[in-house]
Amino acid sequence: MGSEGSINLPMIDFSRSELRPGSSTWDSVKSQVAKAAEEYGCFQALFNRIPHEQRKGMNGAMEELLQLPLETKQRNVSEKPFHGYLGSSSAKPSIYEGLCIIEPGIYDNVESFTNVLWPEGNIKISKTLHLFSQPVVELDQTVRRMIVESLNVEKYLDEHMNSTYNLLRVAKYEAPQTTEKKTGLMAHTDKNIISIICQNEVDGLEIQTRDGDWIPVKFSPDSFFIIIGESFQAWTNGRLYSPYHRVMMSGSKTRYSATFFSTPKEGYIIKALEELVDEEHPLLYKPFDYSEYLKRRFADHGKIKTVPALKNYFGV
Ligand SMILES: O=C(O)CCC(=O)C(=O)O
Ligand SMILES: [Fe+2]
Repeated sequence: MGSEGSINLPMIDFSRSELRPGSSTWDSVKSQVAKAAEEYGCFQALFNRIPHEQRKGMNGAMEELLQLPLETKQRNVSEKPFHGYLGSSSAKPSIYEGLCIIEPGIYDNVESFTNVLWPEGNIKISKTLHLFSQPVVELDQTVRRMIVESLNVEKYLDEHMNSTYNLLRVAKYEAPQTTEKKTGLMAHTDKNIISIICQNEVDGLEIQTRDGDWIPVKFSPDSFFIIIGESFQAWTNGRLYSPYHRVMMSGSKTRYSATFFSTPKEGYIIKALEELVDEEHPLLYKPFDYSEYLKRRFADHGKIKTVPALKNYFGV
């Protein structure tokens, strides 16, 4: 293992106005995305489509949501694992808390979510969450399209895009008030397709490279951090890397983050593309039902220190 922080994670600029499929800018960004997704399974995206005022509004909304009383936040329930409220209970307080919103790009969904927390409604928060989500959902589609194109499997593009929905999780990591690093979120791989993370001004996210080094992510005011999930790794038969990551906190400032997860729909079977299975790339995972995987990982959650990744359940 090398020393921490000696490597820079890739940074890719998505801000150029001529970023349209087929343009030379598109092709150049696409090759950077493919390289980063294979080598590191993650990269920082510079994306200036969201004005700073709107970013600030989102940070304010996250604070307002997560500062609600615990009993109020716990009203955000879902029958799906990891889709409601996560974190503290009165018996076991946690420095991490998260609230999930299903399909935040659809205004009615955001409104149903805020109505659970504020029965009298909260139009300001609903609008802030909704407006912020739209360009991020587009960024998700751009990145996935670039990866599908770079692997020459465009014939599956529509099926791939239609097989997912978006989940937004806003999270709070309480400042530990010490200079020593404390675990805010333990090391894990994401189960979904891709995750897009942004935050207030407090860093804490760390990524593990293939060599085992932990690299802290330094966000800039215009950046989003993109992480490849296990389902995308499985669908592409291991062409992409799905990195372990964690959140480590120190100091006196509370961190707020918003993560957009593109997630396989209920009952969707993830099966490696036959074009990507050959002698050089033997099949890595058996076809699996994403919802089943989610349920099994949820059942094992908390029982074990390092969550077993996809390989432990469905590896060939
Ligand atoms: O808050 C972050 O920066 C990361 C969140 C994360 O990794 C997750 O929710 O899966
Ligand atoms: Fe994650």
